[in-house]
Amino acid sequence: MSVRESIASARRIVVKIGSSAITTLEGGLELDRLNALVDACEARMRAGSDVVVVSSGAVGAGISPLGLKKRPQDLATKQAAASVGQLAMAQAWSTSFARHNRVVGQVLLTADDIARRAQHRNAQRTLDRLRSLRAVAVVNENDTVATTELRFGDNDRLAALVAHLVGADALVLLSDVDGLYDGDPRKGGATIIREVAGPDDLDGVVAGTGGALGTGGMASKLSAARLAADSGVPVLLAAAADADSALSTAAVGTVFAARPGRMSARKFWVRHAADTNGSLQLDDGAVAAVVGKRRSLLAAGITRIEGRFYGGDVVDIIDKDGAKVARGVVAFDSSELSAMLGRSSTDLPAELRRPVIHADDLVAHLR
Ligand SMILES: Nc1ncnc2c1ncn2[C@@H]1O[C@H](COP(=O)(O)OP(=O)(O)O)[C@@H](O)[C@H]1O
Ligand SMILES: N[C@@H](CCC(=O)OP(=O)(O)O)C(=O)O
Repeated sequence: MSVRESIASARRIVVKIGSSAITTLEGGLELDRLNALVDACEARMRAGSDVVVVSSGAVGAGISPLGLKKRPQDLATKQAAASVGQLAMAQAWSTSFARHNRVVGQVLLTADDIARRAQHRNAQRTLDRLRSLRAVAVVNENDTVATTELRFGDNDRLAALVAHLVGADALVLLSDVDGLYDGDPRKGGATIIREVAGPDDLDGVVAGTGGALGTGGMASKLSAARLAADSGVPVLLAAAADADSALSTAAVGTVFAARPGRMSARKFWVRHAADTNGSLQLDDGAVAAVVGKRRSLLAAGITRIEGRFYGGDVVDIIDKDGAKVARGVVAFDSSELSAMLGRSSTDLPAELRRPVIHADDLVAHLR
């Protein structure tokens, strides 16, 4: 099956709508465009798929109601605009889906919710229950509480994380551009790329900044597409104006092929979502065993530990030059581990003779 066929026939899809698709430069919502997007999502649901919407646009939708002249730059005003805009936007999604007798549930998430396993599971349950009750989840970042360092940075990444969270078979990113170009299309002379089979197809591609309404630009879409594809979810990047085709035949835009085999939920969480609480530095032999041969990490290969962590926390694994090479769930507290460094299993008391990080809990970084 081609990548486009797999997206066209996906049972469950996450559709991410960029600010540029539903807000105006003056700072309000484009209701006609939002209605058209809702119609395309509804058609896909009638054809038998589950659809989860990730909608940007809260900041954009709050600009004009607050009497602001342009998109705010400082965090506090952005958050104020988002709190006003989110209300208007959720109302607009709800009113629009009501035309099809469809109920909408608003789900606001922060990076912290995805990073902490309990919140992660809770969000998963809520989204699942909304689906079983035939309601459409409309997700956005919880802009009013997210602080600078807590922000996802952009909703493309949020959408990729949500795609994994809900077990989606495809992610559709709808923007104001009709696909990925090899350079910024606003500068002219750029050529559209129809299919990205793997990282090599991105060599030489220049991903520029976003438009006046958007946040992350093409760079954030590319990293989100890679994140999703790497976890086994194929991605379609297309213009919101082509939503009908994007959500039916997937015959428009750029597709990103998924790496075969879905990464387990635990490994995905370790790699992309969890905060790390410290790091373990390894000698070359241990790096080769852990990253190259996917073996469990033993205390003998650890040369240094940093940070304070507890068994069950996620830590970074760094090589002797300090480069991050992997992440994993550590089995010991940092206080226990400091006495075990460099010691072979036979030197350790019986109760400590287990891997510091089990191979199943270890994820090497992407190249
Ligand atoms: N290589 C590229 N290919 C396609 N679009 C690009 C590229 N580089 C920069 N862009 C710009 O990225 C913009 C989309 O990003 P953004 O404004 O953040 O959208 P959204 O609001 O949908 O998230 C497009 O309008 C486009 O001009
Ligand atoms: N949470 C923000 C979204 C920020 C964002 O990522 O915007 P975009 O680049 O348009 O997807 C909002 O609703 O305004």
